[in-house]
Amino acid sequence: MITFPNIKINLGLSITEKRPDGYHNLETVFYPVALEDALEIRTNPEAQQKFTLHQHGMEIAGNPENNLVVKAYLLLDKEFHLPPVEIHLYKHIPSGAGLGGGSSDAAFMLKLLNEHYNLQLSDNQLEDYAATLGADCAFFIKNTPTYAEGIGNIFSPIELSLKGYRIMIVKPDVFVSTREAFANIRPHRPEYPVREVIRRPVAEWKDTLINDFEASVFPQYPVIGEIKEELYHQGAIYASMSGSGSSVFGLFAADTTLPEIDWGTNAFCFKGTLSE
Ligand SMILES: C[C@@](CO)(OP(=O)(O)O)[C@H](O)COP(=O)(O)OP(=O)(O)OC[C@H]1O[C@@H](n2ccc(N)nc2=O)[C@H](O)[C@@H]1O
Ligand SMILES: Nc1ncnc2c1ncn2[C@@H]1O[C@H](COP(=O)(O)OP(=O)(O)O)[C@@H](O)[C@H]1O
Repeated sequence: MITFPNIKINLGLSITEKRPDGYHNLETVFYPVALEDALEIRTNPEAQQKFTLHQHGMEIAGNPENNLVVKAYLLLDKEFHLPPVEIHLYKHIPSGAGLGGGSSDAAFMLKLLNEHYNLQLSDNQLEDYAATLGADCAFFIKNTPTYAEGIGNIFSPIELSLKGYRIMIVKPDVFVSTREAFANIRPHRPEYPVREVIRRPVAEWKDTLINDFEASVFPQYPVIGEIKEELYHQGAIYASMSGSGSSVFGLFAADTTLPEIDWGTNAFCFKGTLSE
């Protein structure tokens, strides 16, 4: 059985306070975008070991045991004693990009196992499992535009459709660690709350829908800020870094032909159209 884990982008990201447990409270809107990995599982009753992970496409650092799809499998295996599986993961989503690729793989693995082995878990139960795997992982269970607060795990649905907008996502050859990005931030209440700005027309977002990580990440990696400037220069209606970086997205009007640009050595570029 095969599934296609997609990415999210963050529309606004305010880091509002540091919590006693070291994590940070934040406010953001997660919006799904159809840049996808491919994830397949096959039961292998003959296998000696519980899982075998076959990775394809872009490389991910770390051992198979640290891969979030394996963690998701082991989490449900503990509860449901699943049969041994062969896992094929084709990585197309860049890592360390603020696009939630690893979290998405994990959430889609939970959904895949639930369906394939008829575990009868509800979306709410799947979200609870997902939340133990990563702060933004639970978003990918319902995978619809969502306002998130708490550590990024308390959700309310929002009325927001960007259907038809063209999107361009650019990730330079720079890896930003989420943990480090948080460590460099001074949390504060936003001047313009994300939840309010998002109700305004996209054309008004430029100076009010803010990703707090930009202020600390851009000085450290100027190339990321330059990409954002270039996206505006190319006609983006709104552009922002996603999550803790290093990718930047630009939203363009529906009829735009997206420009061909050389973003530098080993840069990643995705062009698509938003749905929802
Ligand atoms: C901040 C966001 C915005 O979307 O960044 P991106 O990962 O998308 O860039 C996400 O919520 C991230 O979610 P996720 O990537 O799942 O975070 P985790 O793996 O749980 O945490 C990585 C590290 O980030 C820090 N962390 C994460 C989330 C949070 N609300 N407060 C934190 O301080 C912690 O130091 C933690 O050890
Ligand atoms: N299936 C996976 N895909 C991508 N990264 C993974 C996966 N499993 C574990 N990781 C680890 O998770 C980290 C964060 O990856 P990812 O979620 O893609 O980025 P981001 O937090 O920037 O959205 C990577 O450094 C990688 O080592």
